[in-house]
Amino acid sequence: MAILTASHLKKYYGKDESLVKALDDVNVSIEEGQFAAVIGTSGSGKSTLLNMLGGLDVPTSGSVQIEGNKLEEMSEEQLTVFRRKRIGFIFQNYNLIPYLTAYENIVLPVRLDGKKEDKKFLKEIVNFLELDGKLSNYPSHLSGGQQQRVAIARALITKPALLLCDEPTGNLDSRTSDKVIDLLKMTSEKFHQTIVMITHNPEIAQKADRRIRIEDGRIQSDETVYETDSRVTA
Ligand SMILES: Nc1ncnc2c1ncn2[C@@H]1O[C@H](COP(=O)(O)OP(=O)(O)OP(=O)(O)O)[C@@H](O)[C@H]1O
Repeated sequence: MAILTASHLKKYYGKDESLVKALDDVNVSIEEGQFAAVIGTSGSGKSTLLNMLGGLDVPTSGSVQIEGNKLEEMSEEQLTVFRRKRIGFIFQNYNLIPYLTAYENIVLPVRLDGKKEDKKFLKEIVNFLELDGKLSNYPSHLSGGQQQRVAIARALITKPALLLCDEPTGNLDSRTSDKVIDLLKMTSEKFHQTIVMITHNPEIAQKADRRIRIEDGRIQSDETVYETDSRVTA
């Protein structure tokens, strides 16, 4: 079942001779549980697409539907709440709040909703992401890989349906990148999340179930890797 559908998505910047068609009629559906990589050259429209899919920016025209909800029909306030509850964002620069500890950063989205975190779930995520013993550290006292794992924990704490990641390992060395991606893949499998991830890194794209290539604001190729079905049918 598709968890996310974008139909005839366009995003144009400027006009006349300075018109940039950052997205030019993109149609894409992402299946529940899929790990989709978005690849393409610099300036091809990857971040624009991710921002539209996550309701961080408004398309010039077209529609984005997540779990049956049309983003363009939501008010700004409804969209903010929807994003916080159903979508986890992970960015290249981690976007952690420097004056909050790792723990406070992780639980922030739950607290913003006026709720208390599920302690058992928090423990499970922290343990899984190997952040035990780091929770009282401020971001400046964590390594890049640890900061990104805090950002992943923050994205997971609300149990979102969808994780949108923009170059999540762009600032990490290759060994740490590998580990972060493997953890992200494992956590999303464990907690049944769908991932859409922008990456420049061909090795990371290889780990995805699907590779969507964007060029000049259009989907140029879209390749899904199906696992071999080893069941014996009678
Ligand atoms: N706010 C904006 N105003 C005008 N043009 C913009 C704006 N944001 C993006 N663009 C243009 O839209 C196009 C797509 O940009 P986008 O950031 O989506 O590319 P990208 O594939 O993510 O690139 P990169 O890999 O370098 O991050 C580019 O030509 C860019 O210059």
